[in-house]
Amino acid sequence: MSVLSVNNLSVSYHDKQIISGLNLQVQHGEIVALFGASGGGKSTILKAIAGLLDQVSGEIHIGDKLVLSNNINIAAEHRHTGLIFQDYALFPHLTVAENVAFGLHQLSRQQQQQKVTEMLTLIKMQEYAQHYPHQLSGGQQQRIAIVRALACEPTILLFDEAFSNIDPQLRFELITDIRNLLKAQKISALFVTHNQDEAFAFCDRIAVINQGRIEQVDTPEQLFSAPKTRYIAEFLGEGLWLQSQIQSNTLLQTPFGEATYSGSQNLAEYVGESAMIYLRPHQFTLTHDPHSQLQVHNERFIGECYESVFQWQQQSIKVKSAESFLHQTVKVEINAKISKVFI
Ligand SMILES: Nc1ncnc2c1ncn2[C@@H]1O[C@H](COP(=O)(O)OP(=O)(O)OP(=O)(O)O)[C@@H](O)[C@H]1O
Repeated sequence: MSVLSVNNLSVSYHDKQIISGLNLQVQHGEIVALFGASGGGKSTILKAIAGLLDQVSGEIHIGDKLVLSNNINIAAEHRHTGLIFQDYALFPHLTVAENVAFGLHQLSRQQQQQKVTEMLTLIKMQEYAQHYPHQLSGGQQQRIAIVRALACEPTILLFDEAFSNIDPQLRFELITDIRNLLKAQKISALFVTHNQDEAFAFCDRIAVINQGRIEQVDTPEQLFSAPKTRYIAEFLGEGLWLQSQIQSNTLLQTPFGEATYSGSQNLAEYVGESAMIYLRPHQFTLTHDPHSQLQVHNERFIGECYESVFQWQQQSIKVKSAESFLHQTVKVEINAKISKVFI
């Protein structure tokens, strides 16, 4: 069941169209990212869903409620979304407990207290109830902002770059905790980010936004191994385009030997044709070969491995390996199954 359904959404600023004809679904309990380069329109889509923009058309359902159509435009405060921004947005003059209780005026005082305790227990911060925001770390403040939004029982949480102000060392701990919390409570979320690691760590599916359009919506694994477009392949990390020849439905001939194809496209009808493949540094294997013309001329140790660089046909090729190959001549092989070819 969809908790969020966006159909044919268009958004303009001062009559300049930024988003046109966008469709997106978020299922019950699902966490979806709007991920893409700066200026692509991610925040605009989120704000349109939240009801914060004027020049918007299309249809939006949140839960079973139609909040936007030709003749309906429900105000932001009646859309049952919980918004979480980068800057925590806690009220500085209110305690943690008062912040969490802020949207709960319809409840009795006792019910409010119960709800606050329940929310702070979820994030193991009961002992901070009487603290003020300035007495908390950035990560703690963001946890409070998230349970403050959750306390109002929104149909969906909308996160706008919500983790980018958190110290990187603590960020992934926070992301894991919040993901576990949302999964345990079966809460749906839409998460705007330009950070690939955050999108991959937090989300079930990722919508890649490029210039106001969705290029692909898929699981992180599918996006990474079978990007639909060259833009996505390159956007998800550096690599090398190699021209190869289709030998059979499962075999490609590349400049670095044979490679197995395991994607979903039937290549049988393209045998003999050439296709481009995109390989990332960890998908090559180097071995020392005294007879090879290829020599590693540059190398750096990056912690979990070495990054070795050699020249091939006027291109610098980067390979990640467990051992050092600096100044050695090397044989290069492809160690990965290819899931996507661009014909
Ligand atoms: N209030 C506004 N008035 C006019 N143009 C705007 C406004 N807000 C955003 N834009 C423009 O709309 C486009 C999309 O912006 P948006 O902030 O949605 O992108 P984004 O993908 O979220 O980028 P970022 O990651 O940098 O936040 C950009 O070209 C931006 O300059």
